[in-house]
Amino acid sequence: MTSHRHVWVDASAGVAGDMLLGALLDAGADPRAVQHAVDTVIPHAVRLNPTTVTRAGLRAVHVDVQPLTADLPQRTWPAIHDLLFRSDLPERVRERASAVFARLADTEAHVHGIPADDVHFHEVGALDSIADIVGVCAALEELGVATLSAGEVAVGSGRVHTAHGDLPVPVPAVAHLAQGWRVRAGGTGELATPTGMATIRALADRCEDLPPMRIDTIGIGAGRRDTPGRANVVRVLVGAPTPTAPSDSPGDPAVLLEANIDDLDPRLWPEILAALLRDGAADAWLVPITMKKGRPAHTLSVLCHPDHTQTLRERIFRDTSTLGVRETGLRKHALPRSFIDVEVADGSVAIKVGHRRGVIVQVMPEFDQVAALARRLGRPERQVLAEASAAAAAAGLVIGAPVPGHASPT
Ligand SMILES: O=C([S-])c1cc(C(=O)S)c[n+]([C@@H]2O[C@H](COP(=O)(O)O)[C@@H](O)[C@H]2O)c1
Ligand code: NI
Repeated sequence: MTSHRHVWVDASAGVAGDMLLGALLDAGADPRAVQHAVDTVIPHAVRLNPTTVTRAGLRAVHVDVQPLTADLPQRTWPAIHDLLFRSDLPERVRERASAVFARLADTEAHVHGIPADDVHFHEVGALDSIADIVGVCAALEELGVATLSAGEVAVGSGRVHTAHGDLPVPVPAVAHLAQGWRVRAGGTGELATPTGMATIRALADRCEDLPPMRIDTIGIGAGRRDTPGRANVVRVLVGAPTPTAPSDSPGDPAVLLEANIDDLDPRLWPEILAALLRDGAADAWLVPITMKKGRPAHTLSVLCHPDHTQTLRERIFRDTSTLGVRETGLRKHALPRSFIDVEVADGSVAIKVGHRRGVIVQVMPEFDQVAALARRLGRPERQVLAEASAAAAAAGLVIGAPVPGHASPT
């Protein structure tokens, strides 16, 4: 299936992992495919049971996550990362699920004052949270969703009982995740959970009211509670973005962290770069330099969203030998992009299509998928890459062509 759709999430009555999963199944994601993706990460551990329910008189889908095992281990963030990366999930599902967990780990680390690698997921790391997060990411893939945005989030008010004891609402994790997003109380009780809020913050590009779009399908997901007079549901509107008139966007805020380092064992660099990316860096790289006193050294550069600055700064101080980190505030202009699958020699490869004002300006096969397919077929990567590029061109994915699936701005 082509994958160029946009989802707008209406969290104006709150958001939780199971609500989002219910909404995406209601919007048409195949429950068997979603169950299969979850089984890929935690085999024979849970069964997803979607049922139709009513909430304050509105029909919605609730997903009950039924444990099939009594083994409910607490897992650290690196352990969950390993589970995800050892599994056979499609690349984008793995990346998205990992981004949500990274966001949760970053938040828990901040709230509890510990390093992200030491975060133990208990309430938010039990099997049902892995099922919710992997399930949501698999359902997005099933629906061919390339981009997400979400509106103002109702977080709730009052107090709630948790594994940390009695907490104010929004709970600390949700309050931390909500920085930079539009929120309001919207009612009593815990309306937004850490998993729901982290999913929005990790996967949605921006906070916006309903954008101009052609709506293909709508899904409504329910939590457990049924509050009279206020439907405890999240809605997803799935469709195609409508190009708007060109504007001079100011770009998105970003931070560049840098350090010049001349005394680190070079064998440590690959894992440091990988850990920085796991912790939420948009990119992390090394440039060879010659420092004062003629010493060969490296500049470590880490580009990130401002929300991740603190975690990444901590990581740099902890894992490298630097005595200082420079920080520069930037603005980043990223082209909107879609992923469109093309058939190539006994497999398929996602083509990343960068576009501007509804017109394709960049077409590139996802190289990890090319490499995986080449390995599976025992063929040279350059042949599979050439075939993927040819298949993309044959599918009309060429520079200057309109982006498939974009509604015209009439
Ligand atoms: O598991 C942890 S560490 C946890 C942290 C916090 C903080 O705000 S800190 C809150 N909670 C509560 O757990 C339940 C389940 O949350 P999900 O995101 O898994 O649905 C919820 O009441 C949270 O407020 C857990
Ligand atoms: Ni916590």
